Amino acid sequence: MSDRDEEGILIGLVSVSDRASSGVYEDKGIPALREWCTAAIETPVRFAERLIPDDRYTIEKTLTELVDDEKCDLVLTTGGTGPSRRDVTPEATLAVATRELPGFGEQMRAISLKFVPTAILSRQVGALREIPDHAALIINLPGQPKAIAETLGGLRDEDGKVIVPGIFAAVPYCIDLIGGPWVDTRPEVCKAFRPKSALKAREEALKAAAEKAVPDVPEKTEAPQPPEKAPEAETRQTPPFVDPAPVRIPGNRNAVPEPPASDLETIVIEPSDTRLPPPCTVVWLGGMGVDIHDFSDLPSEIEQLGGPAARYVMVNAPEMQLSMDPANPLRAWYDLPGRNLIDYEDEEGIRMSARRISRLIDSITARGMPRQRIFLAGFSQGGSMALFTGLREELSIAGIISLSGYLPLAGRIADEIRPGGLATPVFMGNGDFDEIVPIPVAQQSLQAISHAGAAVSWRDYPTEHTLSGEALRDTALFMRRVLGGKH
Ligand SMILES: Nc1ncnc2c1ncn2[C@@H]1O[C@H](COP(=O)(O)OP(=O)(O)OP(=O)(O)O)[C@@H](O)[C@H]1O
Ligand SMILES: Nc1nc2c(c(=O)[nH]1)N[C@H]1C(S)=C(S)[C@@H](COP(=O)(O)O)O[C@H]1N2
Repeated sequence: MSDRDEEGILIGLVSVSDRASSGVYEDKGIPALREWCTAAIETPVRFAERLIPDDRYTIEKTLTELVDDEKCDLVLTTGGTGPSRRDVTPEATLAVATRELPGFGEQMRAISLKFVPTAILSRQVGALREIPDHAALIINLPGQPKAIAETLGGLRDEDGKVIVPGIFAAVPYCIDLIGGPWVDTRPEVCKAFRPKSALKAREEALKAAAEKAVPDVPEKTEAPQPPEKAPEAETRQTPPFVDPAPVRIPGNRNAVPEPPASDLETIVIEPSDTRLPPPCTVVWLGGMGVDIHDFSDLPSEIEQLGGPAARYVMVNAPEMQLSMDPANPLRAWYDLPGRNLIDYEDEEGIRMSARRISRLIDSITARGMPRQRIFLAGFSQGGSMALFTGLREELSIAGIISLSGYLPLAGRIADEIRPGGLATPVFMGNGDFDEIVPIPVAQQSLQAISHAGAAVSWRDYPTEHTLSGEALRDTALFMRRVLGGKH
């Protein structure tokens, strides 16, 4: 038995209810979750509990904290899965998830339909959140306190025979597979199912551990012992995010000059392990007035936060004269001639920069990286150019990422979006207190992009105009999600 097995499973219990969290009524969600789990789980179990309102940002933050900081193995939410406007638990769950497990939602609706016809109104999901050193299963349950036992435990007839198995029957094996502790259940409450091979491997692991713990009484004269056997592989499988190669070469992050490929100034930062070709390339566009050399730590930060081991082509904006201070040329993708970002826009400058960036993507493709594995990303004006350029590409790329950016010439996108833009997933992350790209401007961009038909996901953070750790973490997860969790 490993230390993790001895500590037992850590379960996050989250009750999402406007009224219970504001004291209008007493919360029955967490007590019902705790009671059911305590009755059902035989192995050690610990809980981390949160009562929060139906607010998407709070739900996402709570889920990431429970998984990333508290290291919960399983998070059960209750409430906020229905069709009311305030019901956003599934959206928040998917926003922080790396992969969905659709079977959980399907089975819960099937079970609930045996109890109430309104079961189909619940949009509940099951999903994994995987970070480099940990993973958790997150499951949404409906808000009705009685629905908790119904969906987790299923339906039995009068003799106690299971008619429809509850979803918890599949949870212990799922926890095994994502690297969590071994969980045994009490069959009278919920009979967990594991394939025979998993049970056998567990039995052998326990036997080996017991033999190691109680060694045979040593003989006085002993033949030389064979070298001690490495502990049996436990039934718990590989941890999440297996890197393409088993050993990493640290510190191999020297910026090397990009061979001339376009007229833009670039530096290339290779992933820390250079033995395998990188699975994708991120074209990272610098912002206004910054030198991309100052951001050379960014790729490793994103990789450490769970991003793929990508090659980064960091691109400096060209130097230009700006209306605001013509005497001092500055790095910028376009001029800002108006009183604010959008009342008067430098259309010519924006379009010229987009052409240069598009040519750079072509040159990367020409050197062997498929477009489906190229991300176009950037911060501030760089993010804005990523949106403007990526949405106008004829052929799709892996994804577009704009942090603290907005869409220039937003009114034109519906007419100018190209098939590639329509097929490319977009992520926008903006600060609520950003004074340079105010949140209403970013939200108008979001609306314009989504009305134009592109698939855009959005997050806002309680920050100013800055590259926050949370935004980088979401960037890492977006890339993983888009690549399909393969890297
Ligand atoms: N945490 C809770 N504690 C007690 N009862 C709850 C809780 N959550 C929901 N309920 C009950 O289940 C019903 C349906 O749940 P639902 O999640 O749709 O709540 P709601 O109408 O969105 O309101 P709220 O989010 O304020 O709980 C509620 O009207 C309430 O009677
Ligand atoms: N087992 C079970 N599932 C259920 C219910 C229930 O009472 N029991 N209520 C349904 C109803 S009425 C709604 S609106 C949805 C969404 O509930 P939520 O918004 O409280 O999450 O869950 C459905 N699923």
